This record gives sequence, C-alpha cells and structure tokens, in this order.
Amino acid sequence: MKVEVKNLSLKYNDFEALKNISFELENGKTYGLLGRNGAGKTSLLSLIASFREPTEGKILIDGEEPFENAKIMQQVAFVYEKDYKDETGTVKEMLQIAEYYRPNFDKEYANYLIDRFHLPLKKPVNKLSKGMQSAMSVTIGLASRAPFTIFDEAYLGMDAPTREMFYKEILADQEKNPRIIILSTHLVSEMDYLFDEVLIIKNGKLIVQEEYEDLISKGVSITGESRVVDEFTSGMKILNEQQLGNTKSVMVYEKLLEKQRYDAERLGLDVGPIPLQDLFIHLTEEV
Ligand SMILES: Nc1ncnc2c1ncn2[C@@H]1O[C@H](COP(=O)(O)OP(=O)(O)OP(=O)(O)O)[C@@H](O)[C@H]1O
Repeated sequence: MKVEVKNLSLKYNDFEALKNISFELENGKTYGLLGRNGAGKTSLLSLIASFREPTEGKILIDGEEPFENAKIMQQVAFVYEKDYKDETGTVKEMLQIAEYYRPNFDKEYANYLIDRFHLPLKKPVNKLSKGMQSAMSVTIGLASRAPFTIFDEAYLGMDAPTREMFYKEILADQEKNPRIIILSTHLVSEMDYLFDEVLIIKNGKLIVQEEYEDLISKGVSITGESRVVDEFTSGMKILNEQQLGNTKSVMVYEKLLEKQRYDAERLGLDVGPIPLQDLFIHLTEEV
C-alpha cells in the first residue's frame, strides 16, 4: 500500500481550508498528523477517506483515485468522532456490519478488543457512554485490519487508562500486521512514541513532514549564561526564550553538528532535547 497526495487544495466556498499539500505515505509506518484547532486535519483526512472531493490536486491510493472507487475504499478505514445518537443497533450488530464490509476483518481480534474495552455486546450503540462509543469505533478500526487506517481524534471521551490501552494495541498490532496508520491528535505528549513520522499542518499548509527521530533531533534547548547563550544561538532559528536572572534558556530548531555540541559543552552550556509537544506548540505559534 502506498498513498500519494499531490498538490491538494480544498475550498469551502471562498475559504481555502487546504493549500497545495503534497506528501507520500508508506506501508508499515504510523504517522502523527498534528495541527492546531481549525488547521485542516479533518478536512485533509476526509479527502483522503473520500468523504469529499478536492478543489484541486490528486490523491492516489495504490496508484488509483479513491473517490467513488469501491475496491480502494474497502482498503481504507476512517475512524472519527461519530454522532451515534440515532444508532439503535447493538454493538454486536455494528461488528457484524463491519465484518461483512471489511475483507480483512479479524473476528477473534475484535472479540479480544471487546473484552479489553469491556464493551457490552447487547447494548444499543446510542446508549453507550461517549468513551465506550469511541472504544467501539476503535475496535472496528483496528479489527478491520485495513491496509490504510486513519484515526481522527478517535480517543475522544476515553479515560486515560482506556486511551493507554488503545495506544498499546496500535503499537502491538502494527508490529504484527503492518499497514499505514494515521493518528490525528492534540494529545501529542501521550502519543508521540507511536509515531514513525510526523506531519504538521498550520493554517491549511503542510509545514513539516519528517521522521520522528529527525524532527526531535532538530529541537534543542540551550541553557546557560545569558550572553554566552545569545552568542551561541545567533543566526539559529529560535522558537522560544526564557530568562531567569542571568540565566537564559533558548529553544532552537536546528540540528546541531557534533562540533557545535562540543563547543557548547566547552562554553559551559547545557544542551537538552525538546519534547515533540513543545516543538509542535512553537512551530505552530501565530507570531
Ligand atoms: N463544512 C465546512 N464549511 C466551511 N468551513 C469549514 C467546513 N469544515 C471545516 N471548515 C473550516 O475549515 C478549517 C479547517 O477545519 P478542520 O475541521 O479541517 O480543522 P481541524 O484541524 O480538524 O480542527 P480541530 O482540531 O479543531 O478538529 C476551519 O477553519 C473550519 O472552520
């Protein structure tokens, strides 16, 4: 499975929600899709999942355009925050429907997840709590074993232990049954260990697509005597600064060379990593 997104734009009337976005996704990788509220994450994912058509540009899934393409869409699972208030069918019936439509659906795995999430099979879906509805959607998303699986803030309403279970399942099942997974999220610090690659959208534009490790290695905090820090970071892309007395801590977005790390140590500066959450906050800040 390969996904190619080429020069994608989306307009809602006059409003440009997505602007000329291009990227590729490869099999076996888990992608974190990050962006502030209204950045365009759901718009992008709903185009990829063929819920709507782009204004411009193209999406190719295994070389084919997915829109109204049943063969391709069988291979794509889109899990999003759904309104189940009119869904009177039971959890069991929802699973049966998924099993019918999804060629790779694994019933045994679905039952295992039902057990783990303590889902009541006989209850109507609209009578489940919000967190349980999300757990059911996630169960269907995981057990469908679709080669391309998208979770758009699929954890909403889940409590922390349930979210943790969901993350562990993604990690374990991705290892056993590799596919393309996209996780769109605001809970960056909880989920960053799941990402192989990170995509960041800001105001409808893709501003970052990087391997997680590469991205993390570019974010560095440099702390020490104010004047020395200023000199050392001069010319670097500065994301944030904090001053306490004569001590300054500066976050830079720059991959330091070995020599620069050595120089920093020689100058008595502390060089430390920045969590993805902080990088995300500062890279998407409005200035
Ligand atoms: N149906 C629509 N009609 C008009 N504008 C829309 C529509 N759907 C989304 N938008 C606008 O497009 C922009 C992107 O919205 P989108 O829902 O894709 O953002 P998001 O990154 O998923 O946000 P959030 O994190 O808050 O869920 C927003 O400015 C939103 O108001």
